[in-house]
Amino acid sequence: MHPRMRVEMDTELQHADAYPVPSGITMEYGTAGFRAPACNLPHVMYRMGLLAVLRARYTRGVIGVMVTASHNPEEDNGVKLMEGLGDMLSVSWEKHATSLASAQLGELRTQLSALLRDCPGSESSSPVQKYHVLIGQDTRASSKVLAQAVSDGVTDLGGTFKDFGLVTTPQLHYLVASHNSDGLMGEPSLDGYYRKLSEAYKALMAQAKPQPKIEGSYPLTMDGANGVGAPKMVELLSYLKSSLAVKIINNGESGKLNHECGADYVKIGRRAPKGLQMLEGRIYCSLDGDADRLLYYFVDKSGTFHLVDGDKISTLMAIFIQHLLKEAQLPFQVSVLQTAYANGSSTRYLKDTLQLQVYCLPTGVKYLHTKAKECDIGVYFEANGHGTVLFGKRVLDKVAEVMQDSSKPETQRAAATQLYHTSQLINQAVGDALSDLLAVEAMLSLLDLSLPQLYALYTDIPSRLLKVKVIDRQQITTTDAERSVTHPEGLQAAIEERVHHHLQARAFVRPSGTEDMVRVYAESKTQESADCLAHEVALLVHRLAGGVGEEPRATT
Ligand SMILES: CC(=O)N[C@H]1[C@@H](OP(=O)(O)O)O[C@H](CO)[C@@H](O)[C@@H]1O
Ligand SMILES: [Mg+2]
Repeated sequence: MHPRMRVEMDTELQHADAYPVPSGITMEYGTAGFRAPACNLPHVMYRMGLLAVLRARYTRGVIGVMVTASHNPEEDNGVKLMEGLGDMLSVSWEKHATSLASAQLGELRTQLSALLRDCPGSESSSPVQKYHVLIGQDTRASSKVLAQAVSDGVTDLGGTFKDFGLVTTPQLHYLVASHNSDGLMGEPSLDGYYRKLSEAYKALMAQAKPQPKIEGSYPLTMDGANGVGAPKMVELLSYLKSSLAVKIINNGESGKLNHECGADYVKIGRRAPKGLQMLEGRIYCSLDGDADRLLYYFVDKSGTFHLVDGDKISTLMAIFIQHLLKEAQLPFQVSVLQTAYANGSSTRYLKDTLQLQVYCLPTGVKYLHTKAKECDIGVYFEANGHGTVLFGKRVLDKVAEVMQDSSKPETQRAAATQLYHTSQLINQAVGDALSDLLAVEAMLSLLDLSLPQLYALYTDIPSRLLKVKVIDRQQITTTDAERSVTHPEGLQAAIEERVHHHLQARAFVRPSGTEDMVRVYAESKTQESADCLAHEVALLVHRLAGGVGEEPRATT
């Protein structure tokens, strides 16, 4: 056995001294791991390197460590861990991540020993384990040094790692999944990722009607948020050759990451990235800084901006799959998983018009992904554009059976074949903007549906999202998938009383898992009424839940 394979009280942590905990800094492993100003993170990264080795030994598989702060400003950074078939770090280990992240130098060994005691098996590796940890990073200036801190942590516990350098977050999820499934999910390399996606896309598009080409122009323009998604899209396009043309803007060559561009900017402001002159008849989309969110948009004749958000993308995917299941005569259920932020119109359309099973879950992909795994086919998207479609094994087995059954009619087999390619195209590990982009393009073509037609399937109820700063946001607790407040007392009744004053309205509040804020969401019949309700609820939060500073002002 390697001399440092065992972690005991006397394990030498060679690099620990280089990563002291800055005074006054404590952090919690939240909805998307740790996020903070980059200068406050080296010690967290080193400790997550240590934790990843223990988790890798415990699970007998590789763990992914992604250095990114997604759509946050360039000055921030963050880290999230992934495992198994690309899933987020198990919720049961989040508490270990939180306590280790703040462990002072003197406490580190004690904490590691306690973890070993509580999680037997984490002290030694599986004999076949090639790597314990796969590391990836986004394009932030701070990412390189922080990724180095992760690898210092890994080697200090005698672990091995492979650093993939610049990758999108979903690419690292894919790499973890493919390593841990012995290649069943695809070849464990970026080349394997691009081949899998491009082959599935080309196979699907082989059945689509050829689109009219506009000479010298691109039907699709992609805003890369000046992040890692832009260079990775260039790589993907080289595999797709002439089967997809995309013009990439905000590719990171000059602009600042997520600054006045990217999916978050577009979603919150319901406007185009700065500097983009939109033309009628063209299609646009935006990624976020680590390329796990995707939104589409266009302008109509009058120049009005229209957003096709995560709710509408999930509607498209559900329609497409429901249609193929019918053609293939496969009696499986499509379920759509949403959070409370999904627009009420989308929920109604999915339930009443498409007759689909719809679930509402707490915010955070980990909840949606876990539920989706229980479904035959689980389509999940957050309104902000993060999502994917999971196909259950039972479904895939049946799809394969129909595809190969020459006694079945050609249309039935063709539909099963398309379902198979769709399952290969859509990232099964996590929401992936690049994979979702190809899926949206293929589905629109195959359904012969334009983006404005998708947009017009239902009309969004006007909504407003606000933030309120309070002394301690954890004092606010919620139930019913975060749609109802249980504490502080009186807040829920006061919100309901306000909601009754507005037509077709709903509102809820919850503490953010990624920012020190309470989020307020309201929907109502008119934009004016939604804005007014959101403001009224924000005032209630400020008054009843310990608001900091001045009372929130009306937004209009
Ligand atoms: C309203 C909203 O968009 N919330 C986002 C945001 O979470 P909060 O817990 O609301 O801060 O960041 C999460 C991670 O990216 C994402 O999963 C979630 O959808
Ligand atoms: Mg992201």
